[in-house]
Amino acid sequence: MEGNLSCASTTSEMFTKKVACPYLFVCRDCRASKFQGRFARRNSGVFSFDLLSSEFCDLLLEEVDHAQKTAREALDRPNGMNRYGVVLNQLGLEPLITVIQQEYLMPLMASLFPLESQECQDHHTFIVRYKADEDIGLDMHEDDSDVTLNACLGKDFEGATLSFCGLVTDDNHRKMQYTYKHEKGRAVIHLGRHRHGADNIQSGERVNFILWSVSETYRNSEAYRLHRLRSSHAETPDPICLSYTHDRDYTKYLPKPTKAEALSRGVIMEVVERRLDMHQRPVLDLARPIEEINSVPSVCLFMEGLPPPRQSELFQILLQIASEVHKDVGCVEGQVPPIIFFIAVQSSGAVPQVREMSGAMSSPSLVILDVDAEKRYRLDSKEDLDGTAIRNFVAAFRKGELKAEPIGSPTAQNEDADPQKSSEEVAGTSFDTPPKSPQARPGCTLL
Ligand SMILES: O=C(O)CCC(=O)C(=O)O
Ligand SMILES: [Fe+2]
Repeated sequence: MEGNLSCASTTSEMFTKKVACPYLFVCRDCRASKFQGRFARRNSGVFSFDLLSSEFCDLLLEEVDHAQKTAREALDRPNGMNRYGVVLNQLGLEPLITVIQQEYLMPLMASLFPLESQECQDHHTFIVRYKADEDIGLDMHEDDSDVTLNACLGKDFEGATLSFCGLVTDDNHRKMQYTYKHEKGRAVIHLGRHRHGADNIQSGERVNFILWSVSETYRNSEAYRLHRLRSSHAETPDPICLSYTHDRDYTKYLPKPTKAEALSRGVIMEVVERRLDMHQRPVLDLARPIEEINSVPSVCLFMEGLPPPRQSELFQILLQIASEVHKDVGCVEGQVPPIIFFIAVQSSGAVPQVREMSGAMSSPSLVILDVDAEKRYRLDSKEDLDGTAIRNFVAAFRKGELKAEPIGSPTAQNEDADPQKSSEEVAGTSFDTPPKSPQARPGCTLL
């Protein structure tokens, strides 16, 4: 790769001795103690500071422009949302970025976000770009990182501010906190689970360097599990904090954007289309559930391994019931109904995990899972599973007549036949054996 960032391949030692790249950082030592007074400490956990020298910004811009001109086809898009920009590892910059992360940012992250940056080793680093006729902004979202560093490289632009709402785990996560104005060389650092979005660019072009840090130690902790639970008791949202990709009630507050508008703000259309599609398809595939399975009571009909004619019969029954229920609850186009229906026909994708959470021990098996309330409702599997049984079970749930179990609670020993077998004659059983003693993990999320 041509370009001037030849120090990308330098070793960490050389780099930190500033032999090859003596002028990259304004912030040469990011330890928070040395930082006092140079931080703008924003509300609730978002900090900004001068990080990159103007020369570094220009060099990196040059490198990225060069790569985009010469190798555009070979470059991946930076993430599921931004369409323009590049993944910097693909330009051979991983060693440089690892040094930035480990030598410069780690001390800072450790003092600002000690839990989320423990032994932080991994990063995903990319460039994002906004300008007219490309991406003009970014829908509200959380990052797939534990800590995010976002530094502006330029160029000249108006607008394109970054708005922060709350942490997804907080009730106020759809309440506006403040708007950050990007400046060349200045970085903002925040938790990945902090809801944020880029406001539309008015003119010019903005290019930013984004480093997502991931800590395996944190991800394996109980704290991480709790941090993945979105608050569902949110206060009335501020419109700017709404996400067309993620909020199923978006159209209650704001008009539905056109497809072009949505795309230009990085909306993940696949997620939205699957949600909108529910009007045509009231029963969804549990192998690829929509993310609302974590927040909306979900009727799950497990029928892995059953002969296809029996699967088809049960599917038709569930389809009929789902259509009736959705009609009854006044399902509004563009919004997810207050109860969702899924079928599992094969043990693939999310099915094994949902089966484990559901405590479903046989096939067929019917469970209503309320992940948000950490509860599940199981149909006594000794009953024959037919239309009447399913309809009565769903009706009883809606009337609040069913007995709940906590998600993850052990299933009764005497309840079912051998969990390795289906309760019906199964030709060519293909589903995985459900675990014999499911882990107690109330409230775990699926996506
Ligand atoms: O444009 C920005 O400043 C933020 C970009 C962002 O949030 C992201 O790419 O995840
Ligand atoms: Fe982001």
